[in-house]
Amino acid sequence: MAIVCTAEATRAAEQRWFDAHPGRDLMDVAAHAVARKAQELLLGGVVDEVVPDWAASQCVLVLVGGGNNGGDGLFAAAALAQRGWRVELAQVMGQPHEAGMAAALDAGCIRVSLGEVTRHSYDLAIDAVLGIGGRPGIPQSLERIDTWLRDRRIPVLAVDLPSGLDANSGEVESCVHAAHTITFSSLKWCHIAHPAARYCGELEVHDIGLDLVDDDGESLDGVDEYCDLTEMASLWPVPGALDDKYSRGVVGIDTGSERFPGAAVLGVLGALRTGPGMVRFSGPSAIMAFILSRAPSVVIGEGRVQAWVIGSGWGAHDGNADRFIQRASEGVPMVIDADALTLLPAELPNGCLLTPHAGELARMLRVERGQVDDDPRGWAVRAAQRFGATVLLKGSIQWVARPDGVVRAALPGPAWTAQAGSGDVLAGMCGTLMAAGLAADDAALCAAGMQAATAMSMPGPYAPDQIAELLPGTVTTVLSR
Ligand SMILES: NC(=O)C1=CN([C@@H]2O[C@H](COP(=O)(O)OP(=O)(O)OC[C@H]3O[C@@H](n4cnc5c(N)ncnc54)[C@H](O)[C@@H]3O)[C@@H](O)[C@H]2O)[C@@H](O)CC1
Repeated sequence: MAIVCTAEATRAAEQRWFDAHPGRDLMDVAAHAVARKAQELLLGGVVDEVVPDWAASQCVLVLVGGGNNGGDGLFAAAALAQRGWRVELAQVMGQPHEAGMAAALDAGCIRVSLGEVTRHSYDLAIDAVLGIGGRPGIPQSLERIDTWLRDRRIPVLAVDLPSGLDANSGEVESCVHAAHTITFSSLKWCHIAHPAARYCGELEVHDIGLDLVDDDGESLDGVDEYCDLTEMASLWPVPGALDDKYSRGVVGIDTGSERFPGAAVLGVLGALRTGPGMVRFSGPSAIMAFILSRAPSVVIGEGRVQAWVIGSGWGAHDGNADRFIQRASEGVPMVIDADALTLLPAELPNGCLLTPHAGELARMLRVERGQVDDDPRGWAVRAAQRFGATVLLKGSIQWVARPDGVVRAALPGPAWTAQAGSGDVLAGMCGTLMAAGLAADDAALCAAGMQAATAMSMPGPYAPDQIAELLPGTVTTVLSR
């Protein structure tokens, strides 16, 4: 279980800590973690209490901002100078944290102007300009230094997050390019959501002792769980020595129409590349030959399945409601996508998964699309409770909400997957995982996360069927981590 937090939740947790520990401070703990990480990077991975003499020949640049992030940087600078490193401080914006600057100067750090920075040479730069209090974007002066550091391949260690990122989203205006980021207590959205995540480099979370729960043990608002690669690997169904195609799971696909045969192909490809025992296609007979030409291992026609995928590419047809009811009557879990989402019968089989995007969810709930866009997590939870099924709300952050109120996020991916057909592939993937026995929420988290991880590994204009072709490679990589 991985945790991701908003800036507001972090501040609330910090306030709770201060209330419980009057007169004590957290900056010292954070700064020492930064200094220790810097030392590890400077000494090539070794963290030893005895710093070698040659460390004195290394120079660290600390870029300082006017808030507490700058304070972290200044106290870290002091700790590094005390241990023998030459440390230069460049104030990028605001007034320096007073006690932090005094400690750094006392320890022998040297102040340099922004103009001087590019005339010197450094082994490591620490970005302590903006943290969770930063508004998106950095001034041109910092952009210039960032470019200079990259040109000279001087690694940057960001404190909490690379300056310029918005802690709560994946959005990027301009920001520092970090090779490493050390953050405190838990990851923030910018560390995992794209494109911001690409600027964070290697991530380390340092526990500074904050509690992310309230007095009743409930998570603070803005603290969420997301399914990371480790959890995906532990959930992903791997066939055992005695498995056969039926025990691995047969996924039934009843999608597509003469008008939209491609949706059926994409669902079939998503299902096949996720590792089912068998994919059975029971959609319109007019498109069966087309399906077979793209996926010869698919079994055509009716028969037993452990999960159905329905709705993608159905289009508007009078027979859709009957088609839905026929599949629902079989009593196996269903992935209900696209055109089937507005035809939900009063009762669904246990363990179903609804896979709307924001527009579809708004139509299902008869609310404005903007309301869903403003609070996707909240509306996913409401929809799951209202329809009595798990909801995977597609979008930049993909929320998976269960009818019992539990909600988690899937590993986010780049926006390259925001294209027609991605949802069809995703529905097929979910179907295979549910046919293999995963609960609807775990299936949704694994499928959405694996599709995201695949797009992340090859960011570019890959069509949904190409992403589907790349899935097995991603699964192999994730499982062998
Ligand atoms: N909240 C916590 O739990 C802890 C926070 N700590 C540190 O404190 C940081 C947060 O400190 P602050 O709240 O002081 O926030 P920051 O240090 O991130 O920045 C706030 C200051 O920068 C200015 N500013 C923000 N965006 C700007 C922009 N784009 N251009 C110019 N000026 C801008 C603000 O007006 C404000 O003066 C964390 O990121 C972390 O490094 C740690 O010391 C330990 C614990």
